[in-house]
Amino acid sequence: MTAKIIDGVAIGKELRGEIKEGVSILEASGCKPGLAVILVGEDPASQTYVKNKEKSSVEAGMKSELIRLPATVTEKELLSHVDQLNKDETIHGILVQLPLPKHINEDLVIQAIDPRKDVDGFHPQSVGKMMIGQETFLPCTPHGIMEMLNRTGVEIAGKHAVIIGRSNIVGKPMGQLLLQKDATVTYCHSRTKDLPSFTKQADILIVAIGRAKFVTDEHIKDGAIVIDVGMNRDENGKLCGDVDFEKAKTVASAITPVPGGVGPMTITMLLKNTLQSAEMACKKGDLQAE
Ligand SMILES: NC(=O)C1=CN([C@@H]2O[C@H](COP(=O)(O)OP(=O)(O)OC[C@H]3O[C@@H](n4cnc5c(N)ncnc54)[C@H](OP(=O)(O)O)[C@@H]3O)[C@@H](O)[C@H]2O)C=CC1
Ligand SMILES: Nc1nc(=O)c2c([nH]1)NC[C@@H]1CN(c3ccc(C(=O)N[C@@H](CCC(=O)O)C(=O)O)cc3)C=[N+]21
Ligand SMILES: [Mg+2]
Repeated sequence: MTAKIIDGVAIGKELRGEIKEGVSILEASGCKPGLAVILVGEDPASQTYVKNKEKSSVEAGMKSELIRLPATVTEKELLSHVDQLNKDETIHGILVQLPLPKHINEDLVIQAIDPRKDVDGFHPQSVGKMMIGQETFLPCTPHGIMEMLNRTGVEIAGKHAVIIGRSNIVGKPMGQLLLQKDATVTYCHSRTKDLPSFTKQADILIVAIGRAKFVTDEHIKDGAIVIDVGMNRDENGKLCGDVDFEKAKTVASAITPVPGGVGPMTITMLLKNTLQSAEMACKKGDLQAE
């Protein structure tokens, strides 16, 4: 078997068309959506993501603000930037690029973001609402993956979804969203014993580990759908996922490539959340004016 390639660039483009339309409608009513990104330090991978985000938000017609802070910034200074953005009416989405330097308490910074501007969906209020199925901003990577599965026509109800990875930003919320669509969900992680015995059962396998080409055909059931979240460099410095694509595509029925799979969808959902935030803020402004 040779797997069908799930094209995150194409699906993302389709969605971005819809987002761009939403932005221009909103702008016509005098409300331009604004996204602010705070980048602490000089990590080269972060620089690329942030550049991609900036480019995409400008392309969608949004205002984009980038705040670069040195790795030596104090927690207090960082919090004061967040506070300023919370108060800034031209900003509807705030993203603090993670991870932060060790001397800064990440939880504290995330909690400082106004939940109405939490377009990453990382604030405890957003996470709590997601868990109980209330409407809220959903974390962009899992949300983007759901959208990809949807637009590829993958049925989720009754399927066994196995997730490798349990981070707060990818693995954990991914399982929750799949559960809400009636999948049977299994989480695997670094303490899982006999990983292939679990992953071999997956109809849908989501891989979010952070190790280059870790998952091979030996982990995958014939005909499974494989979603590769990983962003790594291989031995030649080339961008690659957590899945060994060449091996996996011989057994999977569909697979996402890296680059060109999950990454572009993550950015697309960030724009979608920012548009939604602006729509809510501007509607509220109208009501107050009446
Ligand atoms: N494309 C995109 O949009 C995005 C890509 N990424 C990429 O996805 C990857 C994962 O990111 P993130 O979730 O933040 O990473 P984390 O490092 O926070 O989490 C990694 C998870 O993988 C588990 N793990 C590590 N080693 C193994 C192993 N040998 N076997 C099984 N499980 C293992 C860890 O287990 P334990 O909990 O026990 O430590 C942990 O739960 C990275 O490559 C990152 O760059 C991340 C966000 C967005
Ligand atoms: N607060 C916060 N929110 C995040 O959403 C967040 C974060 N911190 N920290 C880092 C991770 C990683 N992440 C990616 C986003 C886009 C691509 C992406 O666009 N990838 C493209 C191209 C990548 C390239 O060419 O370098 C692709 O896969 O095709 C990748 C990774 C968001 N993250
Ligand atoms: Mg820290």
